[in-house]
Amino acid sequence: MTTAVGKPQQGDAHGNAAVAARARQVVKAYGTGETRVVALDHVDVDIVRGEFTAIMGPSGSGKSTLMHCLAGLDTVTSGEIHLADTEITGLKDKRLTRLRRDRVGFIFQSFNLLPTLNALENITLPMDIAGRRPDAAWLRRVVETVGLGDRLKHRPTELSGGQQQRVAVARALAAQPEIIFGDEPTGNLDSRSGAEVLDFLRLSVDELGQTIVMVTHDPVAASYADRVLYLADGRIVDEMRRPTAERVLDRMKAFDGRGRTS
Ligand SMILES: Nc1ncnc2c1ncn2[C@@H]1O[C@H](COP(=O)(O)OP(=O)(O)OP(=O)(O)O)[C@@H](O)[C@H]1O
Repeated sequence: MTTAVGKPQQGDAHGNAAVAARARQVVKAYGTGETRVVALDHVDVDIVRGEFTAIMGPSGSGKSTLMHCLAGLDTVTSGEIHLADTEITGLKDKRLTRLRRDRVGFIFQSFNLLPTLNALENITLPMDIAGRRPDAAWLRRVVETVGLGDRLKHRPTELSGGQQQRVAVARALAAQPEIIFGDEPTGNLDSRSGAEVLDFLRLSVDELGQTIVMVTHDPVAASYADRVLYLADGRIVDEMRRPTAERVLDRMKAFDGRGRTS
């Protein structure tokens, strides 16, 4: 398949991997005094451009909080978050909203498609609202990659859960965001539909050069990633490259309930 759409640059002239998002000494605390909860405890992380990163860890370890802070959906208590070269910590609401709209894509557990629009209309909706014209070659490529063929004219209720979530991923991809965040994107799907979506996410990284960060509890879902980050008690305690479901499961078993090695 030929296309005019190239992969984004993987690094600079010195071979350093380009960083899509960066957290430095990020602390996120909720509440005060005795009810204070430290959800993120001095987290440092680089999300590499063109990679698929999974975030894992026990319930309450800070996965969603980290994702929300990296995506500019939540403020930090201290520390810095950068999206490429832009420091987003400290941006005023209006600029942050615009930055999220123009540079970040989201995929949620519940697909959030509009029932009255067909699949293709759902894919282009955010760009229509933003008054942006989708790059035609890119949109064609995304639509080819989503692999829904003649179902693009179907409404969400006429699609399976896996197909609906693929539409939601295509919608996130259409605007060519620098980074896509997914919060348990396969959490509501059976294993076959989940595999469809994960295959598509993997393909969008390999073929379209997309950067993806996904929170998941599922070792099989994590095995589609290039890199798995493990959180425990608000800290990154481990990471794994080229994961397999078996290795991820073994690593999870080696941790006790709070994520520490037993
Ligand atoms: N709005 C909030 N107010 C108070 N505490 C919060 C708030 N949001 C999260 N927390 C706390 O911060 C910690 C981290 O929560 P977070 O949702 O990030 O964990 P998680 O790893 O995503 O959990 P899960 O896997 O259960 O979704 C938890 O102790 C949680 O109770």
